[in-house]
Amino acid sequence: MFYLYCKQDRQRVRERQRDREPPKPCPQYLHGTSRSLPTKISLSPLSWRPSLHSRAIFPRCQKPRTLIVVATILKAKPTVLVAEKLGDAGIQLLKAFANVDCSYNLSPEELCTKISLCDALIVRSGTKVTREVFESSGGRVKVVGRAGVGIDNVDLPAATEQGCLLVNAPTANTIAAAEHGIALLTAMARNVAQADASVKAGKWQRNKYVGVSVVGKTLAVMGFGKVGSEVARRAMGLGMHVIAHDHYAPAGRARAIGVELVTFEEALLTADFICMHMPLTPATSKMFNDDAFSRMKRGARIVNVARGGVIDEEALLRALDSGIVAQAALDVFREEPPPKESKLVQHETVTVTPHLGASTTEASVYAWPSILASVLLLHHITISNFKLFLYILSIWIMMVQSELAPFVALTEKLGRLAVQLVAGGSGLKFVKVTYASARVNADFTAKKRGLNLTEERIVLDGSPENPLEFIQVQIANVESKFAGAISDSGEITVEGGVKDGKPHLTKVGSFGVCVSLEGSLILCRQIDQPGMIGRVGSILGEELHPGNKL
Ligand SMILES: O=C(O)[C@H](O)COP(=O)(O)O
Repeated sequence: MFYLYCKQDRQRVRERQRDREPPKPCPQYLHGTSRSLPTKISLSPLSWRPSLHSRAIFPRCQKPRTLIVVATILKAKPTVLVAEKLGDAGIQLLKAFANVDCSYNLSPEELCTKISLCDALIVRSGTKVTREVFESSGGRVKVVGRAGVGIDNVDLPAATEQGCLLVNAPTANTIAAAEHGIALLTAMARNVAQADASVKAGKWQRNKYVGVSVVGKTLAVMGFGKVGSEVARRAMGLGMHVIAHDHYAPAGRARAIGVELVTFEEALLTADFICMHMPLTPATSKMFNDDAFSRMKRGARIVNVARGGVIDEEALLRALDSGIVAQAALDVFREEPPPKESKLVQHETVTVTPHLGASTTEASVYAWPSILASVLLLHHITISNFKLFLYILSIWIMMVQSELAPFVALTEKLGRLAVQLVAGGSGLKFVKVTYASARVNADFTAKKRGLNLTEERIVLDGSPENPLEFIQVQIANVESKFAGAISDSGEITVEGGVKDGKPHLTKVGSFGVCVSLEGSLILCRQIDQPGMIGRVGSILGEELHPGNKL
């Protein structure tokens, strides 16, 4: 049996809105068979928005631009634990598909107990989904739906080990977070929160709360992804000069918005205002530390609506006390909620909010399609003829971004080539992958196979057009059946890049080459003498078409 919501629902949706009926799937679609599914329907990230059906429930959300279809083969209803408060309308919709247990503010122990009875878990950023949680589920929980962007509160390796998918809602909060960033920036510049508290305390201190203007000031956007770009657009509307720092941001997108991509150093040196919009990863953890503050333009102002962990909070306190940083506006903290006696929170020049970046009525609506999708995944969706783009972050991470697609192919081909160069029986123990950017989490699979995998990132300055300049794969402590593949440092080395959107091999051992990695590839070494290439071509031609002399 499947549920199908599509354009034809429009009339029923209107009727239901008018009659205020509770939302429910249209009966005429309840008993279809997979054969009655239309064949020419595609799902794209753009259409992955509130459907016409959900519009009935969320009448104020934007008009869907594209027909949206959700189809699934249904088995028994799964049990879904919703561990943090989300919009009621979405919960009602979820109840059409699942037994829903809304239990908020669970202690870690309570969560571990409940999880063993659930097939899916839905959380925001406040619930720590730890290894213990996954282990307590005994393999039952198959999907964790993160109703938001950040996934740093979920133990991704533990999820992967337990065969559990992690699905987030990467675009749901974009506008909400960007608007909150701008709200904090302007409120900070004009001492809104401090002045408000002062008036409410019966004071009238007009001289004390003289602010600074933002027009003509330089704003450095740290992390130029979806939220960073939206902040940049809005700040430009306020008359600010906007620069951005992000190793992975496509230069073309920045140019199109009118933003200059700069180095970290340049951002620190020149910015009057700095706002954070990067995820918390090992690379960004405490990116703003004593060293970074010491290189900052004196009197800079900082806004953080990303994650508390990107700033070393003790270092920020020192920078505020010494006047290097004039003001800070913080929506996020290393520990949430922060301790009551936190000197940072209580600091006169600091404006704080309790992680409200995504907290708008609209954002909670936009998160639901992804969450519902995560529950539908429990039913092993069978959608032939449908392209399903979901943000599935574990098992094999596939960020569906066309600019990265050739690099995924390149990585696979380089890996295959390197392994084929190993002489039989010499075993594979040490592999090193070098790249200038990384979005693929391969280490878990490598560990399972007993491989010692080292990754090296080479961070490039400037704004490369390519998201990655090159990827290099090295296999150490093995012999090769192709002596030329051994580099000067003694490892089998292959290197490649993407040219004109296609994966290319650029190095084998210490030989520079330029070979497209499409189709089959034969590596052979030859003595440089006339007629060799023709001879090899004839042998191959003879093998392909026996009897036909080329
Ligand atoms: O990562 C996010 O999406 C934001 O930080 C919001 O988190 P929240 O869902 O806990 O509000």
